[in-house]
Amino acid sequence: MHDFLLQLPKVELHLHIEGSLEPELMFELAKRNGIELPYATVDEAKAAYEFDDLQGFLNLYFQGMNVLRTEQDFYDLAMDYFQRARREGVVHIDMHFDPQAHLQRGIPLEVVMAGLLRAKQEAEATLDLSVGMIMAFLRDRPAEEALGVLENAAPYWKFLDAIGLDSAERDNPPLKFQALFARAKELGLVRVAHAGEEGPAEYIAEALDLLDVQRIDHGVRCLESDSVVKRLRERQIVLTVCPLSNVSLKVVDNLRDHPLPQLLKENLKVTISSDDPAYFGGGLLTNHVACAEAFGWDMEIFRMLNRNAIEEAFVDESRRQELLQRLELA
Ligand code: HPA
Ligand SMILES: [Zn+2]
Repeated sequence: MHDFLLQLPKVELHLHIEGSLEPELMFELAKRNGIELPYATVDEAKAAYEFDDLQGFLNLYFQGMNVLRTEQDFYDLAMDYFQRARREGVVHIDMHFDPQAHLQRGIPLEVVMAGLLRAKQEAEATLDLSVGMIMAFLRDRPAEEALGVLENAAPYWKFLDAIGLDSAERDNPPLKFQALFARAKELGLVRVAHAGEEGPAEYIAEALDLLDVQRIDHGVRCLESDSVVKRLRERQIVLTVCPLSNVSLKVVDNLRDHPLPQLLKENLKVTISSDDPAYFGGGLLTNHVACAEAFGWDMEIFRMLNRNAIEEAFVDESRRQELLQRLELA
């Protein structure tokens, strides 16, 4: 099964590029930029990656990205993940990035965009890897700030596939960002949002009703509401489920208790992603292997999950057809 999963052309719809920062690269960038880290060694950093909940993770996630200062740092961050993912048989990644987390530290949007776009262009030209760009907004920051960032990003609108909504979910309902998402829609941008990870099923309904999203990131708590499940099924809204993330952040106690099999039974449009692979124990292949072990899924299920992801990925139609064909031959 491992060999099948390795060569299967896999598509990742939910990946925070800042969450792909491996401790090894963190140390390298800290040295390059003269920054002191709170860890003495790579092993010490890895040992600190034990989380009680989403907020516990976010604290280390924002701390870790402090080493990202220059255009080259953002390029190196993305290229490091793209190369690793490609070696694991990933053929497309829709990448979230968090401009506010960098602006707050005095890193201009131009620096972030130049580095990430250069890595995307190089990956697409040399790695047989396509990359989508999702500008994500931090839901625990003010809505007015997010609107300002979106307006200031005007030179980059043409490079964006979508906007997203991430960070601390509880008490930051989709409603807070209705104006931001309306503006993104006016600009012709697709919308996606994290919902139903730590927040309740109602946040999923709100994201659909008030933000007009095309995808729900996570969405696992939809099972707490029959009516939300019914809506997701009827519209075949894609869920970007992140199994090892949910275990790390204690959304579930262990993978065997994960609602993934139930989500499939409900005929929802499920996909698998890694979320923050440097913090949650591995990338897309590791998530696939873990699911094979926990749920005993066969090859057809993994083909279906990646067919779902290809159908929803931010790619042009010729790339989509190519990926669908490669999937069926795998
Ligand atoms: O798993 C996540 N959830 C919410 N926000 C995030 N930002 C990075 N990773 C995550
Ligand atoms: Zn996420």
